[in-house]
Amino acid sequence: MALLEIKNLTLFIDTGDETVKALDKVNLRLDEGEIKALVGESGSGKTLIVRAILGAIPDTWSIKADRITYQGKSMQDMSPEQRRQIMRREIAVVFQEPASALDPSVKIKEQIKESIPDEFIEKAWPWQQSKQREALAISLLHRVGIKNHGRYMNCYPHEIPADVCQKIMIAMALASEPKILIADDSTRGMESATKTQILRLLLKFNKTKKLAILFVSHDLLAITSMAHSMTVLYCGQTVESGKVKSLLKRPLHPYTKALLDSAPSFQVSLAPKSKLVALDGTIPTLQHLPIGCRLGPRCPNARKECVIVPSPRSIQDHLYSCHFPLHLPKSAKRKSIKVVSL
Ligand SMILES: Nc1ncnc2c1ncn2[C@@H]1O[C@H](COP(=O)(O)OP(=O)(O)OP(=O)(O)O)[C@@H](O)[C@H]1O
Repeated sequence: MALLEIKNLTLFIDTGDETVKALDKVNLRLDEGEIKALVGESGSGKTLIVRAILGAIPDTWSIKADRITYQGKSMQDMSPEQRRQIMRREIAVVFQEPASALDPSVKIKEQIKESIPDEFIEKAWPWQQSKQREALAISLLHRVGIKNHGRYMNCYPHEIPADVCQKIMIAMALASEPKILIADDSTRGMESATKTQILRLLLKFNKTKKLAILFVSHDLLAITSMAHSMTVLYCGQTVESGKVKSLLKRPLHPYTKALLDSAPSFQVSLAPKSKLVALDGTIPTLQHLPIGCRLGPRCPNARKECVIVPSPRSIQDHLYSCHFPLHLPKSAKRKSIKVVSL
């Protein structure tokens, strides 16, 4: 059973003038202890998926999905209180901007203490409980590699460097010992040494605590170094999903190939100063979406069939949504390919 599963998630946004389909039948699966990368260029809908999981949907948005489940239980059928409980204890999120996610008017010490669930505190007098919380807060900071806790505990968020704030956010996210950590572009804009440190930290928790991680990013290099599997999103549609190794070796969707070709680190035979390959055009706005496969107007392989949205297909556990996939093994071409229902 998947730990988290999304099947055919469609999200509509009412912009005032019209209703746009920002996510179109998106599929995502996260297994226990798995690190999954959710990649796609800016505006592809990664954060919208995270918001749909969290249930943080404004009134002007609406969602339709065959399934959004956590440990097999439908999150859509849960009461707001049940969903809040899961988000408080089982699924933690670290956002892009740590400084804005922390409360600017409250000292770090108080914010970390607050993030510790009451169940972790033994029954005692309030002052004793406060001491217990403080000890746990310090041990959380140590676990994320902040050894000199005394330097930061009494600070406000704006007095602390961004990378330390990010580690504090991770410490707070881990306080409830969640099963899933969603890192929404949490290393964006960081210099590479800091980024490596944060990624190592997450990897450590994945290995030692079997923490499943949904790592949202457009930094392919960082993500592929640590993720087991990857889901690629283009303009609100999932285009390909599978083990990182097989996607890197044999991308089936033209968009995944273009994404990899546009990153110098994946171009082994790239001559110095040679141009990187990129798709023509830019990602369309939600107000001007093409019908069918949304990559159509930019896709080098597009044909008339692409005006129909391709169904997800699979070769073993490698899923793709494309009428004219690349690199299909001969055996798969000969046999009819099994259309999976995710
Ligand atoms: N509150 C909103 N109202 C209207 N449109 C929105 C809103 N939030 C997001 N969108 C639109 O939904 C689309 C997907 O946005 P989203 O933030 O999920 O992209 P993303 O892949 O996370 O991008 P980035 O990597 O830059 O964070 C974009 O076209 C964006 O303009």
